Amino acid sequence: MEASFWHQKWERKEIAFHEGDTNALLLAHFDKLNLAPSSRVFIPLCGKTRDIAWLLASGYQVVGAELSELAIKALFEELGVEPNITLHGNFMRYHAPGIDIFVGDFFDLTAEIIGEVDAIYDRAALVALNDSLRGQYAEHLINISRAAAQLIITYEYDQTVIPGPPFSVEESQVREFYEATYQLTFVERQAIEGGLKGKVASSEAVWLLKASV
Ligand SMILES: C[S@@+](CC[C@H](N)C(=O)[O-])C[C@H]1O[C@@H](n2cnc3c(N)ncnc32)[C@H](O)[C@@H]1O
Repeated sequence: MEASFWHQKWERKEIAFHEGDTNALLLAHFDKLNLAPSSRVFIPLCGKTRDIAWLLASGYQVVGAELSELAIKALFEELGVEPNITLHGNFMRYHAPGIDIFVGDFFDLTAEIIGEVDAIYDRAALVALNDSLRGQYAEHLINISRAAAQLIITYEYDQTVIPGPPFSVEESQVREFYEATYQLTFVERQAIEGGLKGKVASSEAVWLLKASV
C-alpha cells in the first residue's frame, strides 16, 4: 500500500484494526520469547496499539515505527506521557523513558536508528503489506533487528473473498520469509468470531521465531 493510503486511514479515523484492549494472543504467548526483564521490544508498523502500554507496564522497553504522526500523537496522549520530539534523519523521534517511536517509513530504518532490540512483536504488520512488499519487509526486519526473535500474529482467510489489508498470510509464506533465518514454531490458530470484517471465515495464527542454532 502507498503511504497515502495509511495517512488517509488515520485522517479519516478508519482504524478498525486498532484494538481497544491489549491483544489477547500477546497476553497468552509473549512469555514464550523468554525475555529478560527490561528487554527492548521492537514493534514495526505500531499504530497506536494498546499493546505498547502493556509492554511498558510489564517493564519492557519499546521501540516502534509508524508512518502516521497522527497515530503517534494519539499513542502518547493515550499513554498519558509527554514525548520529547526530535528530528532524527528521515524520522521524527518521539521519546519518553522506556519508549522510542520513529515516525516515518519502516523501509528507511537502519539498525543504527532503532538500536539494539531483543525481540520483535508483529501484530498486523506483515499482514498490512501487499504481496510485493511483504518479502522486502521480512528481509529488512531481519537486517535491522539482527534477526531478533519474533512473536508474529497473522490472519488466514480466503483472499478471493475480500481484498486486504489485512492480507491473508499462510504458513507457506511465513516459512518462505523466515525459515532460512529462524527456527519456526507454530503456536496456535484461533478463529475470529463472526469472521474477518464480518465477511469471511478467518483465523489468527501465532508464530514464534527464534534464531536458528
Ligand atoms: C494494520 S495497522 C496495525 C497497527 C498496529 N500494529 C496494531 O496492531 O494496531 C498497520 C500500520 O502500519 C502503518 N504503516 C504502513 N506502512 C508503513 C511503513 N512503510 N512504515 C511505517 N508504518 C507503516 C500504518 O500507518 C498503520 O498504522
